[in-house]
Amino acid sequence: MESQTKATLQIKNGPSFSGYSFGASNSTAGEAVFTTSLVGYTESITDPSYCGQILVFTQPLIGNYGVPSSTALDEFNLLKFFESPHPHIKGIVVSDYSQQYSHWTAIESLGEFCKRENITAIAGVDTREIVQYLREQGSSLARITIENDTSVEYINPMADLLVSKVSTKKPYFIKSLLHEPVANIALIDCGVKENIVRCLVSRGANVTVLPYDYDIQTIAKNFDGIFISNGPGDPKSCQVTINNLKKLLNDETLYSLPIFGICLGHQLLALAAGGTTKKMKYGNRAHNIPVMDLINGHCYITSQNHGYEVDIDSLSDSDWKPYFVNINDKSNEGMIHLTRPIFSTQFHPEAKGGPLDTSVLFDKYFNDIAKYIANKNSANDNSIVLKLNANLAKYNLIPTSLPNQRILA
Ligand SMILES: NC(=O)CC[C@H](N)C(=O)O
Repeated sequence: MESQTKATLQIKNGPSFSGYSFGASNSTAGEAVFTTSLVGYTESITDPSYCGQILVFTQPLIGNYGVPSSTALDEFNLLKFFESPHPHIKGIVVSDYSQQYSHWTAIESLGEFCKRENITAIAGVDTREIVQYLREQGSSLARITIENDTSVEYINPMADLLVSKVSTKKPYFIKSLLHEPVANIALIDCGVKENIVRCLVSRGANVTVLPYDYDIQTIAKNFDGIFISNGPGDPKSCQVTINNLKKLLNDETLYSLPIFGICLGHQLLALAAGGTTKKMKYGNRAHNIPVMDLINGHCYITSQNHGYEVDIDSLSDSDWKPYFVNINDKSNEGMIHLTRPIFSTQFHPEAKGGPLDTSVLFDKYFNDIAKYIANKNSANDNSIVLKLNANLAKYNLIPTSLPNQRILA
């Protein structure tokens, strides 16, 4: 047993919680938010959308399955276990940290990982009380101080353009394993999770990942689909991307180009379409959030991590309609264009962690793409669709009827 270093979680204008440090030796500050996910701490900690935040886990025991290799790659050369090469999160807060770990993928403890990656981590605090406070007061600024170091100031990370910290600096290319890829997709990287890229290449697309401020509208015609990723911060701070998306949406020559956005991507698309977004009281971060598809009434359990929401009423006089709604708090969970192949979701169909109930939305996107390519080639020939289906079969991704569908009246 290592000797314990004192750590304190202090909420600005709020209570303090004393515990011990099991991560980096420096104090830290950020926005305190909580997740009720039971598993998937590695995925959450490496999700770039948590940039600038201190994450409180309500699951009381964290660390018991260790941390896998951050460099292990899959067949697409994507990270096998991590959602980005390095965490951008400011700190983590857990009740009971398990130094002992056991899992076939684990190579180190969570504490060793946090020390190596310079993530401040506190344990031994009553996370139930912290979360009760955050639910009542809303997400708050906080800091974790180590020993008696109170030099670190509270900072509001949401005031920054966090996307610029996590987006790729240069375009890069992820190649499909297929000899003849089914599509070429341009992905606007606002802090993309690795599994989103995997969901695209594993369906047979080549993916070109572009920086968040790339003039997408100037090259969009060279692609068969545009994807807008998740990412950290206030969507309104990402004005450059919103302006580029406006130009993309308003270009008549691109009216039939499929577009799909997830989480921040959904919010940016809504802003580009003329809608508004707002900050939620404490957001939704969990792996079991029910949403309803407003087109067919089906209910799905989804993975979520967001603190802002689209005000869907702001788009009521437009060509967009709500696609999904949150069954718990009635917040908007997606939108779809009335006539064009464009849709977006607030939740995460790629999961990692969380359920795969809505992964079928990637198949919907690929079907939109297949139709677009077939039209573009002005062919009656449906070889693209056949190729796509063959590829889905290869990866066992044929959309079947979804499991456990609950039809609401
Ligand atoms: N996961 C995300 O893309 C988060 C989007 C945005 N930063 C929010 O908190 O609402």
